Amino acid sequence: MLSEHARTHVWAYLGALVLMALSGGATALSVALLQPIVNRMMDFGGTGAFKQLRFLAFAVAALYMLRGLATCGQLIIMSRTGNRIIATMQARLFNHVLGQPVGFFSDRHSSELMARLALAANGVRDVLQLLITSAGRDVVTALGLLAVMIHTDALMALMVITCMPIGALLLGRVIRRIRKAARRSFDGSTKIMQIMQETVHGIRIIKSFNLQDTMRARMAGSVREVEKSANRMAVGVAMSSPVSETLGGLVVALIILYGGWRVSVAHADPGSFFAFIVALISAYEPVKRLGKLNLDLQNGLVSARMIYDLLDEPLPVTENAGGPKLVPTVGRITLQGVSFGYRPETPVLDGLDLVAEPDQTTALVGPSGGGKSTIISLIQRFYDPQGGSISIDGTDIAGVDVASLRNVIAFVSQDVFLFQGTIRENIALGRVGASDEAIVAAARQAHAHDFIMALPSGYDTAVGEHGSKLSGGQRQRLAIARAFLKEASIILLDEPTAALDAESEREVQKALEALRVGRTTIVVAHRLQTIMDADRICVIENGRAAESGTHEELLRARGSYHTFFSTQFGERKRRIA
Ligand SMILES: Nc1ncnc2c1ncn2[C@@H]1O[C@H](COP(=O)(O)OP(=O)(O)OP(=O)(O)O)[C@@H](O)[C@H]1O
Repeated sequence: MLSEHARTHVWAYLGALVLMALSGGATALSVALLQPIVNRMMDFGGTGAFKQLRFLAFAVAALYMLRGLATCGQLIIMSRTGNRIIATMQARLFNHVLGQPVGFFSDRHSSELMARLALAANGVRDVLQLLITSAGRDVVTALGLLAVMIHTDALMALMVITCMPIGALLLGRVIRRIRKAARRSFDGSTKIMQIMQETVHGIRIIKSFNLQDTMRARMAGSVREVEKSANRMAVGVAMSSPVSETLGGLVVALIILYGGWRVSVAHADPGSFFAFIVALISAYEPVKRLGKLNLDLQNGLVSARMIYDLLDEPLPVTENAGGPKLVPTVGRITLQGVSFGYRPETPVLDGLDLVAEPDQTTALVGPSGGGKSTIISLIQRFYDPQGGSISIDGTDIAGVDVASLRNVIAFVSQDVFLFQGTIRENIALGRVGASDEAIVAAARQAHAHDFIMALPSGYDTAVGEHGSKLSGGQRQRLAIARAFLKEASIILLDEPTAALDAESEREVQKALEALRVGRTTIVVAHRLQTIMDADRICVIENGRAAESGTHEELLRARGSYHTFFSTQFGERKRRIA
């Protein structure tokens, strides 16, 4: 962290350090001036002494002004640099997360990533700020004041110095306690975000299953955990006060006894004693802060560690960015002996062979959990197969630039994802820089134009979070319009299982029929109509393509498809027959 940020902002930090040193030096000097000031006063030297005093008084005023200006400059530099660091860290973390493979996201809750992005970046700033401020302001001030003490009375200064390690030792124990509490507090905050997020997204389920009390109890538990951790941290920080105050008081008392004796009995000059005691009292705050530095650092360090944990996770090297580009000719997809499992001990696909011909629709059917959606993910290289190969027009997709592969594929997922924004913006995501005419044409092809025009603001209607203001069928058609706009030669379609009403389904089917023309389409099919419309059907069972052929061929064969079809659509099939 230091090497990265301190190096980038070296000039800003150096500037801040110089200003801090100036302010620390001004403090020490103004205290040192007390010695001649008090001695001039005690001299009773008439106008000559008063003239000197006047000069000294203005010198003190000038030093205070200098300290004020230096502090102002230093605060501005430190805040700006701190804000820069937060912005850089957030952008860097986001980039890193974006570059992670799809599996990374399955293993994490989104709120955990959000907490890291929102809270943890501050930790990096705080740690650096604390280190620099302590090194600059407090160390310089304390050293300057110590120099004043040594200059005025070396023996008394030695007495003060010997007390410091005792304080540091006593504070050490508190630190461990604070570190643990900071970690718990961070985890608790993440949990609070998670519960809030799930409540917003799952509000219908929560209400319909009367889960309000369950959610309330969950939130209360997490809120309580954060409160407890915050209290533990507060107690830790507070416990440092009696330790340092008592020790500080003892030192001041010792100095008063010894210094008082020196002035009153041994006739030492009172100015030195006065300057010493003010230097000691002024040094108290910076030294106390330095003693607590490790303690204050803990909270920031826990957060900073959260960011670096994530940033240190290596990015996959499988994206082949800058590698050879995929240039499909006809768009034939071939899967040869593909084996894959999300976890090595549970294989999902086991030597699967499959060919999706260009200008045809290949429907994947089979039992739930059989691996149909997994095939769609593998073709887009969301994951890499552990065995076998996937090629498009004879080119193995493992060797090509992933972006070029995804450029030729339009994916319409089972749960259509719409981004915050308008309908126009959502369709436009299909092709960056698409013209308005192209967007409207895509919407027409997707049978979405009419319903869009019937909305109050047409293409400028906001879709709501995740498209919550639109119906399922409308969302589907927007996703299809997006796919049209992409002009990809391969369509991968994960059909939603939830039945749309007959009217919506007809509209979606019409849109899909249009989309499929002249393209290679692989569809995870759940609807009877989609299956019957397909040119080829592939039954995915036990990690393999158990059977493939046309609907009639497969029914005649009376194999797995026949069984699957009879159990899934038996009732309707009889009706159709
Ligand atoms: N991200 C994941 N991590 C671990 N296992 C997963 C993951 N996604 C899917 N699986 C598992 O892989 C298997 C195949 O899942 P897949 O979604 O491909 O099935 P499917 O045939 O599409 O099912 P359905 O018809 O119900 O949509 C399932 O057993 C599932 O539990």
